[in-house]
Amino acid sequence: MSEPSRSQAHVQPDAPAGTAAPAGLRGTGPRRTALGVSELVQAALPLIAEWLPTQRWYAGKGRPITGLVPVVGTPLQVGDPALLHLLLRVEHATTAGLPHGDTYQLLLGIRSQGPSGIEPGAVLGRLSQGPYDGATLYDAVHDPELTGRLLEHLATGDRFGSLSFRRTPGSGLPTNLPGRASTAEQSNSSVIYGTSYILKLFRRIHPGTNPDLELSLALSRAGSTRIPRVAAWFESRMERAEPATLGLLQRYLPDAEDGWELALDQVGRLKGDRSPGNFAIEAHRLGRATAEVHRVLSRSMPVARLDRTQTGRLATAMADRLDSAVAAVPGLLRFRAALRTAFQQLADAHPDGLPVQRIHGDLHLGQAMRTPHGWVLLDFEGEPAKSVTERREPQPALRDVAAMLRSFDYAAAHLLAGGPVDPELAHLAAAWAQRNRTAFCAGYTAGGGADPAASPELMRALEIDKAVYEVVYEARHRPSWLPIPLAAINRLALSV
Ligand SMILES: Nc1ncnc2c1ncn2[C@@H]1O[C@H](COP(=O)(O)OP(=O)(O)O)[C@@H](O)[C@H]1O
Ligand SMILES: O=P(O)(O)O[C@H]1O[C@H](CO)[C@@H](O[C@H]2O[C@H](CO)[C@@H](O)[C@H](O)[C@H]2O)[C@H](O)[C@H]1O
Repeated sequence: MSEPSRSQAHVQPDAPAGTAAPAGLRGTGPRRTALGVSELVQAALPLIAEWLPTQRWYAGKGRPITGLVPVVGTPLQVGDPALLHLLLRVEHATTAGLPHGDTYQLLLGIRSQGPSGIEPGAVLGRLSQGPYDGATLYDAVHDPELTGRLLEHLATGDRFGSLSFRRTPGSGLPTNLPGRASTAEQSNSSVIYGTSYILKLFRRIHPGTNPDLELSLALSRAGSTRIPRVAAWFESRMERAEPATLGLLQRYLPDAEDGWELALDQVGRLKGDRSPGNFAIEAHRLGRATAEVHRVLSRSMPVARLDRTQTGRLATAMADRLDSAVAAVPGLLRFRAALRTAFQQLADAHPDGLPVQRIHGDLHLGQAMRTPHGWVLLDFEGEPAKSVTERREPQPALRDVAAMLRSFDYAAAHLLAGGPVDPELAHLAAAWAQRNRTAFCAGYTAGGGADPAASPELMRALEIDKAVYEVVYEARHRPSWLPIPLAAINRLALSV
Protein backbone atom coordinates (compact mmCIF):
# COMPACT_ATOMS: atom_id res chain seq x y z
CA MET A 1 0.00 0.00 0.00
CA SER A 2 1.32 3.42 -0.74
CA GLU A 3 1.79 5.22 2.54
CA PRO A 4 -0.58 8.15 2.87
CA SER A 5 1.05 11.24 1.53
CA ARG A 6 2.32 13.82 4.00
CA SER A 7 -0.54 16.06 3.07
CA GLN A 8 -3.04 13.36 3.95
CA ALA A 9 -1.30 12.48 7.19
CA HIS A 10 -1.62 16.11 8.21
CA VAL A 11 -5.08 16.61 6.88
CA GLN A 12 -7.68 18.04 9.19
CA PRO A 13 -9.37 14.80 10.24
CA ASP A 14 -12.71 15.82 8.84
CA ALA A 15 -13.79 16.51 5.34
CA PRO A 16 -17.19 18.19 5.19
CA ALA A 17 -18.54 17.62 1.76
CA GLY A 18 -21.39 20.00 1.23
CA THR A 19 -24.25 18.70 -0.86
CA ALA A 20 -23.32 17.62 -4.31
CA ALA A 21 -25.96 17.53 -6.99
CA PRO A 22 -27.23 14.02 -7.66
CA ALA A 23 -25.48 12.47 -10.60
CA GLY A 24 -24.16 9.13 -11.73
CA LEU A 25 -22.27 6.89 -9.31
CA ARG A 26 -18.89 7.92 -10.58
CA GLY A 27 -18.11 11.57 -10.47
CA THR A 28 -20.70 12.37 -7.78
CA GLY A 29 -18.64 13.88 -5.08
CA PRO A 30 -17.88 16.46 -2.51
CA ARG A 31 -17.51 20.07 -3.53
CA ARG A 32 -15.36 20.92 -0.55
CA THR A 33 -12.93 18.27 0.66
CA ALA A 34 -9.57 17.98 2.32
CA LEU A 35 -6.72 16.60 0.27
CA GLY A 36 -6.49 12.81 0.21
CA VAL A 37 -9.89 12.05 1.68
CA SER A 38 -11.85 13.15 -1.36
CA GLU A 39 -9.60 11.12 -3.70
CA LEU A 40 -9.93 8.09 -1.47
CA VAL A 41 -13.72 8.46 -1.30
CA GLN A 42 -13.94 8.84 -5.08
CA ALA A 43 -11.84 5.68 -5.54
CA ALA A 44 -14.05 3.80 -3.06
CA LEU A 45 -17.45 4.81 -4.50
CA PRO A 46 -17.68 2.17 -7.28
CA LEU A 47 -16.82 -0.58 -4.76
CA ILE A 48 -19.32 0.80 -2.26
CA ALA A 49 -22.05 0.88 -4.95
CA GLU A 50 -21.58 -2.86 -5.53
CA TRP A 51 -21.30 -3.88 -1.89
CA LEU A 52 -23.99 -1.77 -0.23
CA PRO A 53 -27.06 -3.56 -1.65
CA THR A 54 -25.73 -6.89 -0.35
CA GLN A 55 -25.83 -5.74 3.26
CA ARG A 56 -28.70 -6.81 5.53
CA TRP A 57 -28.99 -3.31 6.97
CA TYR A 58 -29.29 -1.62 3.59
CA ALA A 59 -32.84 -0.29 3.30
CA GLY A 60 -32.87 0.54 -0.42
CA LYS A 61 -33.03 -3.03 -1.74
CA GLY A 62 -34.80 -3.30 -5.08
CA ARG A 63 -34.63 0.46 -5.76
CA PRO A 64 -31.99 1.49 -8.30
CA ILE A 65 -29.33 3.84 -6.92
CA THR A 66 -29.24 7.11 -8.85
CA GLY A 67 -26.47 8.79 -6.91
CA LEU A 68 -23.93 8.30 -4.13
CA VAL A 69 -23.17 11.58 -2.39
CA PRO A 70 -20.45 11.65 0.28
CA VAL A 71 -21.67 13.84 3.15
CA VAL A 72 -18.68 13.80 5.50
CA GLY A 73 -15.50 11.72 5.34
CA THR A 74 -13.31 11.58 8.44
CA PRO A 75 -10.01 9.69 8.62
CA LEU A 76 -9.86 8.13 12.09
CA GLN A 77 -6.53 6.45 11.50
CA VAL A 78 -4.00 7.08 8.78
CA GLY A 79 -1.29 4.55 7.92
CA ASP A 80 -1.62 0.86 7.23
CA PRO A 81 -4.28 -0.09 8.17
CA ALA A 82 -6.18 3.14 7.69
CA LEU A 83 -9.69 3.81 8.99
CA LEU A 84 -12.09 6.11 7.19
CA HIS A 85 -15.43 7.11 8.68
CA LEU A 86 -17.89 7.99 5.94
CA LEU A 87 -21.43 9.32 5.97
CA LEU A 88 -22.84 8.66 2.55
CA ARG A 89 -26.15 9.67 1.05
CA VAL A 90 -27.65 7.06 -1.26
CA GLU A 91 -30.17 8.51 -3.68
CA HIS A 92 -33.02 6.81 -5.46
CA ALA A 93 -35.45 8.22 -8.01
CA THR A 94 -39.03 8.53 -6.78
CA THR A 95 -42.09 8.19 -8.93
CA ALA A 96 -42.39 11.98 -9.03
CA GLY A 97 -38.86 12.06 -10.48
CA LEU A 98 -37.51 13.83 -7.40
CA PRO A 99 -34.47 12.36 -5.67
CA HIS A 100 -35.07 10.58 -2.42
CA GLY A 101 -32.33 9.16 -0.28
CA ASP A 102 -31.00 7.75 2.95
CA THR A 103 -27.76 8.50 4.73
CA TYR A 104 -25.63 5.53 5.80
CA GLN A 105 -22.68 5.22 8.13
CA LEU A 106 -19.69 3.28 6.77
CA LEU A 107 -16.48 2.43 8.59
CA LEU A 108 -13.97 1.54 5.94
CA GLY A 109 -10.71 -0.23 6.60
CA ILE A 110 -7.85 -0.02 4.09
CA ARG A 111 -4.89 -2.41 4.18
CA SER A 112 -2.11 -2.98 1.69
CA GLN A 113 -1.94 -6.72 2.42
CA GLY A 114 -5.67 -7.24 2.77
CA PRO A 115 -7.16 -8.15 6.14
CA SER A 116 -6.52 -11.76 7.14
CA GLY A 117 -9.27 -14.03 8.44
CA ILE A 118 -12.03 -11.60 7.52
CA GLU A 119 -15.24 -13.03 6.09
CA PRO A 120 -15.49 -12.59 2.32
CA GLY A 121 -18.76 -10.62 2.54
CA ALA A 122 -16.97 -7.86 4.46
CA VAL A 123 -14.48 -7.13 1.67
CA LEU A 124 -15.52 -4.42 -0.78
CA GLY A 125 -12.61 -5.00 -3.16
CA ARG A 126 -9.31 -3.58 -4.29
CA LEU A 127 -8.89 0.16 -4.85
CA SER A 128 -7.71 0.89 -8.36
CA GLN A 129 -6.95 4.60 -8.10
CA GLY A 130 -6.30 7.36 -5.58
CA PRO A 131 -3.85 7.53 -2.70
CA TYR A 132 -4.38 3.89 -1.69
CA ASP A 133 -4.21 2.39 -5.19
CA GLY A 134 -3.93 -1.42 -4.93
CA ALA A 135 -4.98 -1.66 -1.27
CA THR A 136 -7.99 -3.67 -0.06
CA LEU A 137 -11.09 -1.81 1.07
CA TYR A 138 -13.23 -3.61 3.67
CA ASP A 139 -15.86 -3.17 6.36
CA ALA A 140 -13.77 -2.16 9.39
CA VAL A 141 -16.40 -3.56 11.77
CA HIS A 142 -14.62 -6.90 11.14
CA ASP A 143 -11.13 -5.62 12.03
CA PRO A 144 -10.35 -5.96 15.78
CA GLU A 145 -7.47 -3.48 15.54
CA LEU A 146 -9.61 -0.75 13.95
CA THR A 147 -12.63 -1.31 16.18
CA GLY A 148 -10.19 -1.11 19.11
CA ARG A 149 -9.32 2.36 17.81
CA LEU A 150 -12.98 3.36 17.99
CA LEU A 151 -13.12 2.30 21.65
CA GLU A 152 -10.08 4.49 22.34
CA HIS A 153 -11.86 7.49 20.82
CA LEU A 154 -14.91 6.75 22.98
CA ALA A 155 -12.74 6.38 26.09
CA THR A 156 -10.91 9.63 25.57
CA GLY A 157 -13.97 11.60 24.43
CA ASP A 158 -12.18 12.74 21.25
CA ARG A 159 -13.48 15.19 18.65
CA PHE A 160 -12.65 15.05 14.97
CA GLY A 161 -14.26 17.87 13.03
CA SER A 162 -17.97 17.15 13.10
CA LEU A 163 -17.54 13.80 14.93
CA SER A 164 -17.79 13.89 18.74
CA PHE A 165 -17.17 10.90 21.03
CA ARG A 166 -18.89 11.27 24.40
CA ARG A 167 -18.69 9.32 27.64
CA THR A 168 -21.25 9.15 30.42
CA PRO A 169 -19.85 10.49 33.71
CA GLY A 170 -18.09 7.86 35.80
CA SER A 171 -17.62 5.32 33.01
CA GLY A 172 -13.91 4.61 33.02
CA LEU A 173 -13.49 2.80 29.73
CA PRO A 174 -10.60 0.49 28.87
CA THR A 175 -8.56 1.50 25.83
CA ASN A 176 -6.85 -1.75 24.99
CA LEU A 177 -9.69 -4.08 24.04
CA PRO A 178 -9.98 -5.35 20.47
CA GLY A 179 -13.56 -5.56 19.20
CA ARG A 180 -15.15 -8.52 17.45
CA ALA A 181 -18.09 -8.16 15.07
CA SER A 182 -21.34 -9.50 16.51
CA THR A 183 -22.90 -12.33 14.53
CA ALA A 184 -26.45 -11.57 15.77
CA GLU A 185 -29.15 -11.01 13.15
CA GLN A 186 -29.71 -7.29 13.39
CA SER A 187 -30.71 -4.08 11.63
CA ASN A 188 -27.42 -2.31 12.43
CA SER A 189 -23.88 -3.59 13.14
CA SER A 190 -22.46 -4.28 16.58
CA VAL A 191 -18.95 -4.78 17.91
CA ILE A 192 -18.32 -6.64 21.17
CA TYR A 193 -15.34 -5.75 23.36
CA GLY A 194 -14.23 -8.70 25.50
CA THR A 195 -17.06 -9.50 27.87
CA SER A 196 -17.54 -5.87 28.90
CA TYR A 197 -19.03 -3.62 26.21
CA ILE A 198 -21.02 -3.69 23.01
CA LEU A 199 -20.96 -0.85 20.49
CA LYS A 200 -23.93 -0.54 18.17
CA LEU A 201 -23.06 1.31 14.97
CA PHE A 202 -26.26 2.71 13.51
CA ARG A 203 -26.23 2.15 9.79
CA ARG A 204 -29.10 4.30 8.48
CA ILE A 205 -28.55 7.72 9.98
CA HIS A 206 -31.39 10.10 10.74
CA PRO A 207 -30.96 13.68 11.84
CA GLY A 208 -31.12 14.21 15.58
CA THR A 209 -30.80 11.97 18.61
CA ASN A 210 -31.59 8.32 17.94
CA PRO A 211 -34.44 7.17 20.24
CA ASP A 212 -32.27 4.21 21.33
CA LEU A 213 -29.72 6.63 22.82
CA GLU A 214 -32.39 9.00 24.09
CA LEU A 215 -34.40 6.38 25.98
CA SER A 216 -31.42 4.25 27.08
CA LEU A 217 -29.76 7.36 28.53
CA ALA A 218 -32.96 8.39 30.33
CA LEU A 219 -33.28 4.89 31.82
CA SER A 220 -29.57 4.71 32.68
CA ARG A 221 -29.66 8.11 34.37
CA ALA A 222 -32.71 7.04 36.36
CA GLY A 223 -30.68 4.04 37.59
CA SER A 224 -32.81 1.40 35.85
CA THR A 225 -31.22 -2.05 35.82
CA ARG A 226 -33.65 -3.18 33.11
CA ILE A 227 -31.36 -2.00 30.31
CA PRO A 228 -27.61 -2.39 29.76
CA ARG A 229 -26.02 0.76 31.19
CA VAL A 230 -24.97 3.38 28.63
CA ALA A 231 -21.20 4.01 28.77
CA ALA A 232 -20.61 6.26 25.74
CA TRP A 233 -21.86 7.30 22.33
CA PHE A 234 -20.71 9.22 19.31
CA GLU A 235 -22.44 11.61 16.98
CA SER A 236 -21.99 13.88 14.00
CA ARG A 237 -23.18 17.40 13.54
CA MET A 238 -23.34 16.91 9.76
CA GLU A 239 -24.93 20.10 8.50
CA ARG A 240 -27.51 20.52 11.23
CA ALA A 241 -27.50 22.00 14.67
CA GLU A 242 -28.76 18.87 16.46
CA PRO A 243 -26.18 16.08 16.28
CA ALA A 244 -27.13 12.78 14.64
CA THR A 245 -26.39 9.70 16.77
CA LEU A 246 -23.93 7.32 15.08
CA GLY A 247 -23.01 4.78 17.75
CA LEU A 248 -24.02 3.64 21.24
CA LEU A 249 -21.71 1.82 23.68
CA GLN A 250 -23.44 -0.19 26.42
CA ARG A 251 -22.44 -2.78 28.99
CA TYR A 252 -22.34 -6.21 27.39
CA LEU A 253 -24.43 -8.90 29.07
CA PRO A 254 -22.18 -11.96 28.71
CA ASP A 255 -24.47 -14.36 30.57
CA ALA A 256 -27.69 -13.28 28.90
CA GLU A 257 -29.97 -15.53 26.90
CA ASP A 258 -32.04 -14.17 24.08
CA GLY A 259 -35.80 -14.32 24.84
CA TRP A 260 -36.67 -15.44 21.31
CA GLU A 261 -34.21 -18.36 21.42
CA LEU A 262 -35.47 -19.34 24.88
CA ALA A 263 -39.08 -19.24 23.71
CA LEU A 264 -38.29 -21.29 20.60
CA ASP A 265 -36.55 -23.90 22.73
CA GLN A 266 -39.55 -24.11 25.03
CA VAL A 267 -42.14 -24.24 22.31
CA GLY A 268 -40.02 -26.80 20.41
CA ARG A 269 -40.41 -29.19 23.33
CA LEU A 270 -44.08 -29.54 22.44
CA LYS A 271 -42.94 -31.51 19.42
CA GLY A 272 -40.45 -33.92 20.90
CA ASP A 273 -40.42 -36.02 24.01
CA ARG A 274 -38.42 -33.48 26.03
CA SER A 275 -40.21 -32.31 29.15
CA PRO A 276 -41.90 -28.97 28.47
CA GLY A 277 -40.58 -26.21 30.71
CA ASN A 278 -42.80 -23.58 32.26
CA PHE A 279 -42.03 -20.50 30.19
CA ALA A 280 -45.11 -18.78 31.66
CA ILE A 281 -43.05 -17.97 34.79
CA GLU A 282 -40.57 -16.14 32.56
CA ALA A 283 -43.36 -14.47 30.59
CA HIS A 284 -44.79 -13.18 33.88
CA ARG A 285 -41.37 -11.81 34.92
CA LEU A 286 -40.94 -10.21 31.51
CA GLY A 287 -44.33 -8.51 31.92
CA ARG A 288 -43.18 -7.10 35.25
CA ALA A 289 -39.89 -5.89 33.76
CA THR A 290 -41.79 -4.14 30.96
CA ALA A 291 -44.05 -2.38 33.45
CA GLU A 292 -40.99 -1.29 35.41
CA VAL A 293 -39.39 0.23 32.31
CA HIS A 294 -42.65 2.01 31.46
CA ARG A 295 -42.86 3.41 34.97
CA VAL A 296 -39.33 4.83 34.81
CA LEU A 297 -39.97 6.28 31.35
CA SER A 298 -43.20 7.91 32.51
CA ARG A 299 -41.30 9.60 35.34
CA SER A 300 -38.26 10.69 33.38
CA MET A 301 -39.77 11.69 30.03
CA PRO A 302 -42.80 13.73 28.98
CA VAL A 303 -46.27 12.18 29.36
CA ALA A 304 -49.55 13.48 27.94
CA ARG A 305 -53.21 12.66 27.58
CA LEU A 306 -54.67 12.36 24.10
CA ASP A 307 -58.09 14.02 23.99
CA ARG A 308 -61.02 12.55 22.08
CA THR A 309 -59.97 14.13 18.78
CA GLN A 310 -56.38 12.99 19.16
CA THR A 311 -57.54 9.47 20.02
CA GLY A 312 -59.56 9.56 16.80
CA ARG A 313 -56.37 10.58 14.98
CA LEU A 314 -54.53 7.64 16.51
CA ALA A 315 -57.18 5.32 15.03
CA THR A 316 -57.05 7.13 11.69
CA ALA A 317 -53.26 6.74 11.55
CA MET A 318 -53.75 2.98 12.03
CA ALA A 319 -56.28 2.91 9.19
CA ASP A 320 -53.87 4.86 6.97
CA ARG A 321 -51.05 2.42 7.72
CA LEU A 322 -53.43 -0.40 6.86
CA ASP A 323 -54.20 1.21 3.49
CA SER A 324 -50.49 1.55 2.65
CA ALA A 325 -49.99 -2.07 3.67
CA VAL A 326 -52.89 -3.20 1.45
CA ALA A 327 -51.21 -1.43 -1.48
CA ALA A 328 -47.95 -3.30 -0.74
CA VAL A 329 -49.52 -6.68 0.10
CA PRO A 330 -52.85 -7.08 -1.74
CA GLY A 331 -53.62 -10.25 0.24
CA LEU A 332 -54.66 -7.92 3.08
CA LEU A 333 -57.52 -6.41 1.10
CA ARG A 334 -60.16 -8.93 2.15
CA PHE A 335 -59.59 -8.05 5.82
CA ARG A 336 -59.64 -4.29 5.32
CA ALA A 337 -63.28 -3.62 6.25
CA ALA A 338 -63.17 -5.64 9.48
CA LEU A 339 -59.85 -4.13 10.54
CA ARG A 340 -61.07 -0.58 9.91
CA THR A 341 -64.09 -1.34 12.10
CA ALA A 342 -61.74 -2.42 14.89
CA PHE A 343 -59.89 0.91 14.63
CA GLN A 344 -63.18 2.83 14.78
CA GLN A 345 -64.17 0.81 17.86
CA LEU A 346 -60.94 1.89 19.55
CA ALA A 347 -61.86 5.55 19.00
CA ASP A 348 -65.45 4.98 20.21
CA ALA A 349 -64.33 3.09 23.33
CA HIS A 350 -62.23 5.98 24.64
CA PRO A 351 -64.37 9.13 24.51
CA ASP A 352 -62.31 10.61 27.34
CA GLY A 353 -59.03 10.04 25.53
CA LEU A 354 -55.95 8.03 26.44
CA PRO A 355 -52.76 8.50 28.47
CA VAL A 356 -49.58 8.37 26.41
CA GLN A 357 -45.86 8.27 27.18
CA ARG A 358 -42.53 7.31 25.60
CA ILE A 359 -42.32 3.57 25.04
CA HIS A 360 -39.93 0.99 23.58
CA GLY A 361 -41.77 1.02 20.26
CA ASP A 362 -40.71 -2.35 18.77
CA LEU A 363 -40.78 -4.75 21.69
CA HIS A 364 -40.45 -8.43 20.90
CA LEU A 365 -38.85 -11.51 22.45
CA GLY A 366 -35.63 -10.91 20.50
CA GLN A 367 -35.27 -7.55 22.28
CA ALA A 368 -35.46 -9.13 25.73
CA MET A 369 -32.46 -10.81 27.34
CA ARG A 370 -32.75 -13.06 30.39
CA THR A 371 -29.82 -12.47 32.71
CA PRO A 372 -29.04 -14.02 36.10
CA HIS A 373 -30.54 -10.80 37.56
CA GLY A 374 -33.75 -10.84 35.56
CA TRP A 375 -34.99 -9.58 32.20
CA VAL A 376 -33.23 -6.71 30.45
CA LEU A 377 -34.68 -4.89 27.42
CA LEU A 378 -32.65 -3.82 24.39
CA ASP A 379 -32.93 -1.66 21.31
CA PHE A 380 -35.22 1.28 22.03
CA GLU A 381 -34.92 2.49 18.44
CA GLY A 382 -38.58 1.81 17.60
CA GLU A 383 -39.89 0.34 14.34
CA PRO A 384 -37.25 0.96 11.66
CA ALA A 385 -39.95 1.63 9.04
CA LYS A 386 -41.33 4.66 10.92
CA SER A 387 -39.83 8.14 10.73
CA VAL A 388 -37.87 9.25 13.80
CA THR A 389 -40.47 11.95 14.43
CA GLU A 390 -43.21 9.30 14.63
CA ARG A 391 -41.06 7.07 16.81
CA ARG A 392 -40.49 9.86 19.30
CA GLU A 393 -44.18 10.57 19.75
CA PRO A 394 -45.67 9.48 23.10
CA GLN A 395 -47.86 6.39 22.67
CA PRO A 396 -50.23 4.30 24.77
CA ALA A 397 -47.91 2.12 26.89
CA LEU A 398 -50.06 -0.87 25.94
CA ARG A 399 -48.57 -0.66 22.42
CA ASP A 400 -45.46 -2.43 23.80
CA VAL A 401 -47.67 -5.02 25.51
CA ALA A 402 -49.54 -5.74 22.27
CA ALA A 403 -46.21 -6.05 20.41
CA MET A 404 -44.93 -8.62 22.91
CA LEU A 405 -48.18 -10.57 22.65
CA ARG A 406 -47.58 -10.82 18.91
CA SER A 407 -44.13 -12.24 19.68
CA PHE A 408 -45.56 -15.17 21.70
CA ASP A 409 -47.83 -15.83 18.76
CA TYR A 410 -44.81 -15.77 16.40
CA ALA A 411 -42.87 -18.26 18.52
CA ALA A 412 -45.82 -20.68 18.52
CA ALA A 413 -46.43 -20.25 14.78
CA HIS A 414 -42.73 -20.81 14.08
CA LEU A 415 -43.10 -24.32 15.50
CA LEU A 416 -45.70 -25.19 12.89
CA ALA A 417 -44.08 -23.47 9.92
CA GLY A 418 -42.92 -25.66 7.07
CA GLY A 419 -44.17 -28.95 8.54
CA PRO A 420 -47.18 -31.04 7.56
CA VAL A 421 -50.54 -29.95 8.99
CA ASP A 422 -50.78 -31.43 12.48
CA PRO A 423 -53.98 -30.37 14.27
CA GLU A 424 -52.83 -31.71 17.63
CA LEU A 425 -49.55 -29.79 17.47
CA ALA A 426 -51.39 -26.68 16.26
CA HIS A 427 -53.68 -26.94 19.30
CA LEU A 428 -50.69 -27.30 21.68
CA ALA A 429 -48.91 -24.36 20.04
CA ALA A 430 -51.99 -22.12 20.31
CA ALA A 431 -52.42 -23.09 23.97
CA TRP A 432 -48.70 -22.31 24.61
CA ALA A 433 -49.08 -18.86 23.07
CA GLN A 434 -52.26 -18.15 25.04
CA ARG A 435 -50.73 -19.28 28.33
CA ASN A 436 -47.72 -17.03 27.86
CA ARG A 437 -49.73 -14.07 26.62
CA THR A 438 -51.91 -14.31 29.73
CA ALA A 439 -48.88 -14.65 32.01
CA PHE A 440 -47.15 -11.65 30.39
CA CYS A 441 -50.25 -9.46 30.86
CA ALA A 442 -50.64 -10.61 34.48
CA GLY A 443 -46.97 -9.78 35.15
CA TYR A 444 -47.39 -6.39 33.50
CA THR A 445 -50.37 -5.55 35.71
CA ALA A 446 -48.65 -6.94 38.83
CA GLY A 447 -45.70 -4.68 38.01
CA GLY A 448 -47.93 -1.60 38.12
CA GLY A 449 -48.85 -1.35 34.40
CA ALA A 450 -52.41 -0.77 33.18
CA ASP A 451 -54.48 -3.96 32.98
CA PRO A 452 -54.66 -4.89 29.27
CA ALA A 453 -57.95 -6.74 29.89
CA ALA A 454 -59.57 -3.43 30.90
CA SER A 455 -59.03 -1.99 27.38
CA PRO A 456 -59.99 -4.77 24.93
CA GLU A 457 -60.73 -2.45 21.98
CA LEU A 458 -57.41 -0.65 22.40
CA MET A 459 -55.49 -3.92 22.75
CA ARG A 460 -57.12 -5.41 19.67
CA ALA A 461 -56.46 -2.30 17.58
CA LEU A 462 -52.83 -2.20 18.74
CA GLU A 463 -52.34 -5.87 17.95
CA ILE A 464 -53.84 -5.41 14.49
CA ASP A 465 -51.66 -2.36 13.88
CA LYS A 466 -48.56 -4.40 14.81
CA ALA A 467 -49.60 -7.39 12.72
CA VAL A 468 -50.16 -5.07 9.73
CA TYR A 469 -46.62 -3.72 10.23
CA GLU A 470 -45.34 -7.30 10.41
CA VAL A 471 -47.09 -8.24 7.16
CA VAL A 472 -45.19 -5.48 5.35
CA TYR A 473 -41.94 -6.30 7.20
CA GLU A 474 -42.12 -9.99 6.29
CA ALA A 475 -43.18 -9.34 2.68
CA ARG A 476 -40.07 -7.15 2.34
CA HIS A 477 -37.49 -9.09 4.35
CA ARG A 478 -38.61 -12.69 4.94
CA PRO A 479 -41.41 -13.63 2.50
CA SER A 480 -41.52 -17.22 3.77
CA TRP A 481 -42.58 -15.88 7.20
CA LEU A 482 -45.50 -13.88 5.76
CA PRO A 483 -48.10 -16.54 6.67
CA ILE A 484 -47.39 -15.92 10.39
CA PRO A 485 -48.74 -12.34 10.62
CA LEU A 486 -51.35 -13.05 7.93
CA ALA A 487 -52.81 -15.85 10.08
CA ALA A 488 -52.95 -13.42 13.01
CA ILE A 489 -54.72 -10.82 10.86
CA ASN A 490 -57.27 -13.46 9.88
CA ARG A 491 -57.91 -14.35 13.54
CA LEU A 492 -58.10 -10.72 14.64
CA ALA A 493 -60.45 -9.78 11.78
CA LEU A 494 -62.77 -12.66 12.72
CA SER A 495 -62.94 -11.34 16.29
CA VAL A 496 -64.37 -7.96 15.20
N1 LIG B 1 -25.91 -5.34 25.88
C1 LIG B 1 -25.96 -6.50 25.23
N2 LIG B 1 -25.48 -7.62 25.78
C2 LIG B 1 -25.52 -8.81 25.12
N3 LIG B 1 -26.01 -8.94 23.87
C3 LIG B 1 -26.51 -7.85 23.27
C4 LIG B 1 -26.52 -6.57 23.90
N4 LIG B 1 -27.06 -5.68 23.05
C5 LIG B 1 -27.38 -6.36 21.94
N5 LIG B 1 -27.06 -7.67 22.05
C6 LIG B 1 -27.27 -8.73 21.05
O1 LIG B 1 -27.27 -8.13 19.76
C7 LIG B 1 -28.54 -8.34 19.11
C8 LIG B 1 -28.90 -7.12 18.28
O2 LIG B 1 -29.03 -5.98 19.13
P1 LIG B 1 -30.06 -4.83 18.79
O3 LIG B 1 -29.85 -3.72 19.76
O4 LIG B 1 -31.46 -5.40 18.73
O5 LIG B 1 -29.56 -4.40 17.34
P2 LIG B 1 -30.35 -3.87 16.06
O6 LIG B 1 -31.03 -2.59 16.44
O7 LIG B 1 -29.23 -3.66 15.09
O8 LIG B 1 -31.32 -4.94 15.59
C9 LIG B 1 -29.51 -8.63 20.25
O9 LIG B 1 -30.61 -9.39 19.81
C10 LIG B 1 -28.63 -9.39 21.23
O10 LIG B 1 -28.52 -10.75 20.83
O1 LIG C 1 -35.13 -6.37 15.90
P1 LIG C 1 -35.40 -5.34 14.88
O2 LIG C 1 -35.33 -3.96 15.39
O3 LIG C 1 -34.57 -5.51 13.65
O4 LIG C 1 -36.97 -5.55 14.50
C1 LIG C 1 -37.43 -5.96 13.23
O5 LIG C 1 -37.12 -7.33 13.02
C2 LIG C 1 -37.82 -8.27 13.87
C3 LIG C 1 -37.39 -9.66 13.45
O6 LIG C 1 -36.04 -9.84 13.68
C4 LIG C 1 -39.33 -8.11 13.72
O7 LIG C 1 -39.98 -8.96 14.66
C5 LIG C 1 -40.92 -9.91 14.17
O8 LIG C 1 -40.30 -11.19 14.15
C6 LIG C 1 -39.92 -11.67 15.46
C7 LIG C 1 -39.34 -13.07 15.26
O9 LIG C 1 -38.18 -13.02 14.47
C8 LIG C 1 -41.13 -11.72 16.39
O10 LIG C 1 -40.71 -12.14 17.69
C9 LIG C 1 -41.77 -10.35 16.48
O11 LIG C 1 -42.93 -10.41 17.28
C10 LIG C 1 -42.14 -9.89 15.08
O12 LIG C 1 -42.68 -8.57 15.12
C11 LIG C 1 -39.70 -6.69 14.05
O13 LIG C 1 -41.11 -6.52 13.87
C12 LIG C 1 -38.94 -5.73 13.12
O14 LIG C 1 -39.23 -4.38 13.43
